[in-house]
Amino acid sequence: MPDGQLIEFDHVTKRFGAVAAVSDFSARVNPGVVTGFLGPNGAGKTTTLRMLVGLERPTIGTTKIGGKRFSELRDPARVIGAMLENPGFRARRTVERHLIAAAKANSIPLSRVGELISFVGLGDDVETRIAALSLGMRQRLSAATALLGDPGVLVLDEPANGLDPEGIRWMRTLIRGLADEGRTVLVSSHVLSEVEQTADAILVIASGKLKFAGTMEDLADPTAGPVVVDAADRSALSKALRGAGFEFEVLRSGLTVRGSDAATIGAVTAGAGVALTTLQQRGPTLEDVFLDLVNDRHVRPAKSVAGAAPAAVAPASASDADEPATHADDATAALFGTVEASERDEDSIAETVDRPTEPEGSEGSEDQPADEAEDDAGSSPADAADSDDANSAQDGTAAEPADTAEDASGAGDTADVDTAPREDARPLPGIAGLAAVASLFNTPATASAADDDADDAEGHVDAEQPSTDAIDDADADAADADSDDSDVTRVIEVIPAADAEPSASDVVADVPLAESESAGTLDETDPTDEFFDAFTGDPSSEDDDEQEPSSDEESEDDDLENAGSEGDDADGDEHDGDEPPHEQR
Ligand SMILES: Nc1ncnc2c1ncn2[C@@H]1O[C@H](COP(=O)(O)OP(=O)(O)OP(=O)(O)O)[C@@H](O)[C@H]1O
Repeated sequence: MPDGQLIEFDHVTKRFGAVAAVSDFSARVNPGVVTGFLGPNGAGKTTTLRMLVGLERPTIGTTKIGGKRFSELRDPARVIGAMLENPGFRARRTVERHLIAAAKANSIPLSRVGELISFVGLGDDVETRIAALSLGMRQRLSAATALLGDPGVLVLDEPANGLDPEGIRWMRTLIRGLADEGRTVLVSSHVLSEVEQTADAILVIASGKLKFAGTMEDLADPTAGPVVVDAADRSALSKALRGAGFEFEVLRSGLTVRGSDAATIGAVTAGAGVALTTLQQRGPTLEDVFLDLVNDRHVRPAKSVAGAAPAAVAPASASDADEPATHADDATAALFGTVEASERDEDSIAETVDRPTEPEGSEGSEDQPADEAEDDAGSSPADAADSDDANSAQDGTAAEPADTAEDASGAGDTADVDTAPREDARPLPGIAGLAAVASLFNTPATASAADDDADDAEGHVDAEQPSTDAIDDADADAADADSDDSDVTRVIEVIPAADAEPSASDVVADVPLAESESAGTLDETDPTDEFFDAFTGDPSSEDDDEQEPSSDEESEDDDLENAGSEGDDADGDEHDGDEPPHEQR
């Protein structure tokens, strides 16, 4: 079981020019609980989370995961996974290829790709281009990517966005399960009711400032609401309350007194000899409390609870902001930027990636086209068992992943999907019995060279593979390659990679979208593309069906490689130099 890690925000401020997106934000988020991160639109939630995962550098202050800054994490994908807004998906890339690229970039066994696809309920969309995915399906893909490294810390930014009710329930179950396993789970939302459903602890942020840190119970203190009191003789009751200095509203249900409690009101009215017909302490609605908090009408001191202890963290030094970005850049590069896959590599992987519905022995057939492999997977018993779910998914109704996985498990051919030796067998994230994805959590946190070799033998890509292979080996089809799909290392959606490499599978996968598909769903102004472009500094790399691929992919690669190390201060951040890149808004 991966260890949950303490998340610490230590007097974090982030300014974008004149805009203080986050101001002196300090909080702790503990493992083993779901911590809701609640705030209205523009409150600073996303910026805070992006700082945590190294996408933004605090102007002042520090963020740490298990006592380390993101930039200090040796293997960040195995420590923290994130679903953030605008995940930087490549619109023309397929579901499977996206996850393959993510796995490759992070030296994660490719067996996890198929497992996670099944786990998140995208088993029928392996070959679907991301452009053709619904928002909810993209959220599921985001979740799969975040879980790829089996991290002990999960950061989820508005994870319910776009999900249908079934998907929301699935997401809630996943979130709860991840926390129950001891992981640290920080979930942002601007919807109070959503946080209310899942969170144990809560941080409320508004205008970039922490407004509350505590438990849900603390937030909705039942004694903090009004007292409703009534009597047959309302006149006498009113007189008694006024005499005691209370103000009240007269409602049909009675007199509503704020700022006191039932015991006090009862004593006052008893002392005045008024016989009450109603004496009721009403708790405030969470909605009321939240609105009061964010509007500074109801300020509770942020206190240390399961998740948050702002007072317990030492003030951060302003000099933190001046720290060279080498650490962050190195870490980002390690996570996203150093894997360079050749065409041959990616082709091979595309064909041999484990699918939970495929017997282990069926993988690795180099002669088997990816499509055939997909067909085979689709005809497996588990898929047959899931045919109803599959149909519903095709109809736009997401299949219940848990059911799917359980069915797959029941089919008897999925629990052994990854029979490669593992050091231990970890349970699935939050949903007991999902044996089909058990191997997801089996990989040691640090892969040895021997492991890497083994991965390669299975069709996995060596993270150190020279990128020039892809260029040198490109055949004539490479001319059709989608330049946008070249970023095989831009894989974990929360942090676009610095490096990129065209691959043959890019070429293979770049068959034109069906008319309806391209016309209906491929959004050339997809914000994820803008996100990508903000990182690369190369707007010409937009996914664009109309756009001819660059004939000079090598130079594009150079651009992509350089992009990750270039400061990007287009937003006017106050710190300078090695600012990690971030999206433009
Ligand atoms: N890259 C940027 N450049 C300039 N301003 C930014 C940038 N990113 C965020 N901001 C600003 O910082 C503030 C906080 O934005 P942020 O996205 O963090 O809020 P949020 O709570 O996540 O909002 P939402 O719920 O709408 O996603 C906003 O005023 C936003 O416009």
